[in-house]
Amino acid sequence: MQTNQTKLLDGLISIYLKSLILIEFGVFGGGSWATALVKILTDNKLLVNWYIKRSLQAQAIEKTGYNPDYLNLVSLDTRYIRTLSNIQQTAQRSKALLFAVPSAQLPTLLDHFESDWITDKIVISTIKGTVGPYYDIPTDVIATYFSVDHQQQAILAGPCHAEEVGLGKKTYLTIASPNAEIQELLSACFNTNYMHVQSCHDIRGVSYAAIYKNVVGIVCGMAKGLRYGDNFIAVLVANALHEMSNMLQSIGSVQPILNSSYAGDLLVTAYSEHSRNRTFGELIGRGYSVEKAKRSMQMVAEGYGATQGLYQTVQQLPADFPILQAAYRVLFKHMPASTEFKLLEQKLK
Ligand SMILES: NC(=O)C1=CN([C@@H]2O[C@H](COP(=O)(O)OP(=O)(O)OC[C@H]3O[C@@H](n4cnc5c(N)ncnc54)[C@H](OP(=O)(O)O)[C@@H]3O)[C@@H](O)[C@H]2O)C=CC1
Ligand SMILES: O=C(CO)COP(=O)(O)O
Repeated sequence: MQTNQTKLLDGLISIYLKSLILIEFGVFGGGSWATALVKILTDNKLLVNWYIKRSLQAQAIEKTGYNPDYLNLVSLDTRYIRTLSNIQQTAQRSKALLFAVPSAQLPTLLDHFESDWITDKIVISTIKGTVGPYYDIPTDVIATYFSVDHQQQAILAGPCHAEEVGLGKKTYLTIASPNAEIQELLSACFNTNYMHVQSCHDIRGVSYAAIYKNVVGIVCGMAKGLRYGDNFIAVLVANALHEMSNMLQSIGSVQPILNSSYAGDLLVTAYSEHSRNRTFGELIGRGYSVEKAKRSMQMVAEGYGATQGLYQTVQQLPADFPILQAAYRVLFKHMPASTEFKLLEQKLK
């Protein structure tokens, strides 16, 4: 005899399976994170319409099953991939639209969309940066462009270096959305033996945490470049967690941050050799100019723009943000990193 609870569970599972069979993803962006996400979806036998702006790159993926320009050792199952160079077709063929471009390029991409291509879709942002002259979070920008509120949206976050995900190394992905149905559906789509998916409602808090952690990655890189040791970097990270907590509280997020969605992503960016933000910061710490450091990076370091965005955002807040302020002065006010770190030393606890 089935209890009401098991009947409900069976019902939910069957809704899941039905939606899984029908859902096609439209992925926008052909970089390292898009490639890793396409791998997850296609490992789960989900169809991906993949918009890649350079046709030669798209053709190479279709032909070889490898992205020649990003994560080029990761094998992709082309039976489930349709590469497209047309944004409209990609959007219209897909139920869920996933944005995986750098934050600076999001407006250019969105300019090519019509609102009615997006009204009945699930919109997912994987972008960990602020957008545009008002330093908005990506989901707010998408909401403004298309009059879709957060109920129709989700973000993907958590400690997820594409290089490791692409190799099938285990991690924990956070799906944040105020919409419980979207949470459940996306959890099923992204869950694999190497990807443990968890969900929460705090789309705004997780967004800000994911953006702020990139600034911390840069500052930890600077510390390394300046030859500070592991002890000092641990002090820096402990203070950064405090700063993150203050920032989230002031934007109304009251979730505990000591889990993978918030602190976990900060820690991996602070310590991982894969982190582009940390690499960028290390170059600055070693004496590179901002321009030279940017030129020497092949992939995006979102924390650079985010430093300016978050710096402006916290101006109105009562708390002090010494780590963010130090990053801002080095990256945007030409303060030598060594001088700024000497000042920062006085402020850390
Ligand atoms: N890499 C990672 O481990 C993770 C990254 N993220 C976030 O994902 C976002 C993307 O990062 P990532 O993939 O690493 O970046 P990459 O630098 O690896 O790649 C960026 C991609 O976006 C493409 N692109 C740029 N402009 C446009 C446009 N207007 N239309 C379509 N495509 C465009 C680029 O094309 P082209 O090559 O032609 O320039 C490139 O394929 C960032 O916000 C990042 O913080 C989140 C979690 C993990
Ligand atoms: O967001 C990321 C890991 O979760 C990627 O960080 P980087 O952009 O610094 O490589």
